[in-house]
Amino acid sequence: MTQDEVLAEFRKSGALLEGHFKLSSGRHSGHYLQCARVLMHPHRAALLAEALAERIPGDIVDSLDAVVSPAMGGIIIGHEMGRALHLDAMFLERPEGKFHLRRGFSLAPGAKVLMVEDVVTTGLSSREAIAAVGSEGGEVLAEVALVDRSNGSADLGVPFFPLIDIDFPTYAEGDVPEDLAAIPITKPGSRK
Ligand SMILES: O=P(O)(O)OC[C@H]1O[C@H](OP(=O)(O)OP(=O)(O)O)[C@H](O)[C@@H]1O
Ligand SMILES: O=C(O)c1cc(=O)[nH]c(=O)[nH]1
Ligand SMILES: [Mg+2]
Repeated sequence: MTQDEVLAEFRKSGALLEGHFKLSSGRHSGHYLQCARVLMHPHRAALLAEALAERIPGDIVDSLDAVVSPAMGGIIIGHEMGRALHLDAMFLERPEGKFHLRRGFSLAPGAKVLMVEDVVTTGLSSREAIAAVGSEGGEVLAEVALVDRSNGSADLGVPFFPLIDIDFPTYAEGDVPEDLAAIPITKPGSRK
C-alpha cells in the first residue's frame, strides 16, 4: 500500500481528528489519529498488517519468535501482525504504571520479538515497551507502527519500520499556540 492509500483508509474511517488533544507524552496537538477507528474493520486491519509485514526485512522476519504490543492502542494491530507473520501475539499492560506481561503471557529466554505499535509520536511508549520485553527475558529485534508522527526523529534503539509518516505539529505544555489553547482539550489515550 502507498502512503496515499493508507491515508485514504484513515480519512474514510473518520480516524483523522481535529481539535485540541493531550497526547500520551503530555504534548499538545491539533490533530489526532484515532487508529481504533481504522482498525474497527477487521478486514481493513488485516490488510494494514499485511502491508506492514512487507516492510520488515526478510532476515528479521525469519528470526522472529513472537509479536508483542503495548496496550491499548497496539493490541489489535499486534494481533493482526501475529496473523500476518504466523506468530503468537501478546500484549503488555501497565495497570500500575509500568508495562509488563499479564494474563499468562510469557516469553522464552532470549525470544526474538517484533514490537508493534499503532502510533509513535515521541517514542517514549515504544522505548518503555521495548525495555519491558527485556525485563521479561526477550529481545526486540525491530518495531513496526501504523504511523510515525515523530518526523523520523524517534530513536527506539531498534530498527523501526512505520507504514506511514505524518508530520502534524505537537507542542510542549507551555508552548501551545493561543488558537489551539482556546479549544477545549481531550485526552483520548489511556496513559494515566
Ligand atoms: O510515542 P509516544 O509519545 O509515547 O506516543 C504514542 C503512544 O501514545 C498512544 O498510547 P497511549 O499512551 O495514549 O495509550 P493507549 O495505547 O491506551 O491509547 C499510542 O498508542 C502510543 O502507544
Ligand atoms: O501521541 C499520542 O498519544 C498519539 C497521537 C496520535 O495521533 N494518535 C494516538 O493514538 N496517540
Ligand atoms: Mg499506546
